[in-house]
Amino acid sequence: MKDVYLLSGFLGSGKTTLLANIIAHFKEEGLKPAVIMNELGELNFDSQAVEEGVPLKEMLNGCICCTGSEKTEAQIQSLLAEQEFDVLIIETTGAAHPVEALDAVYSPLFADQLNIKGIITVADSKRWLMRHEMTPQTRSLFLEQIRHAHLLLANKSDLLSEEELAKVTFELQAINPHATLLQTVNAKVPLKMIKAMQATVRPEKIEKADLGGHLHLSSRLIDFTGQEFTQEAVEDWVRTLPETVYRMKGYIPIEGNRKPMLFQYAYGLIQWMPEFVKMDPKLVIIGDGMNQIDIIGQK
Ligand SMILES: Nc1nc2c(ncn2[C@@H]2O[C@H](COP(=O)(O)OP(=O)(O)OP(=O)(O)O)[C@@H](O)[C@H]2O)c(=O)[nH]1
Repeated sequence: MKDVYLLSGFLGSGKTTLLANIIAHFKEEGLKPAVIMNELGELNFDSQAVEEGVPLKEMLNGCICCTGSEKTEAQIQSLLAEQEFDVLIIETTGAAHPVEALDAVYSPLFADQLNIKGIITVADSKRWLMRHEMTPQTRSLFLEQIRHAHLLLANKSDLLSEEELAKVTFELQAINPHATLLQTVNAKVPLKMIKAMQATVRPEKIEKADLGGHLHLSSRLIDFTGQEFTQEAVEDWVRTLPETVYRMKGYIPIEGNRKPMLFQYAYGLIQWMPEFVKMDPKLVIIGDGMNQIDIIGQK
């Protein structure tokens, strides 16, 4: 299993600085990182932050959540096929919505090979204090990036007074009480904290999870091997799910079909497509509190 980290945060908040730090940390540990970078422009200036010898895929002129997850899937697949690496770090553009970015990396195609550790959001503390000057759309994206972080950095803390810093910390933690929050300068984070992240709920973890806790953006991988359903039964099950299930995608074995069908769910809408290749019957579910939902065909 290769660990995957997503870096989120506004333009200029310190994501690239964080990326360079994380790469250095992993290398010190003898681990080989690979990087996927998203840039909105034609040219990626930030790629200079990635040292030579680190496998790098750049997604120019596109953003992980807008160009569609197929592109990201293709990049991850080619990295897996062509490169040796232990950890994958994905830097999203400042304009990426964290849930959509996460969605792009969760693919049933390589769910067995990747362990999604979660989202690190770098928040510019100074800009947080000035958020009232932002447009409502920008401010709402800023909030979403904070809300869905697993590890949250109140960066550029050197630019604030003690009092301002206390205010920022209090406000950020109130928006996302689940994330580990850290005040940082130049996005310096101990590797221990990065490694402690865990966004993917694995079956062995589910049994141990205490009910009521862990209400946080996570994913769950379901294996339907040896099972079969009708489309109606699956849709009935979907209707029982809480609104905190944001996204599902994968391949579900359907009675009368020789190959599992492609199943997509987003914001209340279900889509089925016949699949002509025999895919593994696996489904990825993304949402809050994923260890607490009932799965069709499972007790
Ligand atoms: N004062 C101060 N400056 C910082 C800190 N962290 C990063 N910076 C500076 O802020 C600027 C932006 O940092 P980057 O790491 O490039 O930010 P980014 O989020 O990757 O920016 P984009 O590539 O535009 O998305 C750089 O000039 C950094 O040196 C910090 O903690 N304090």
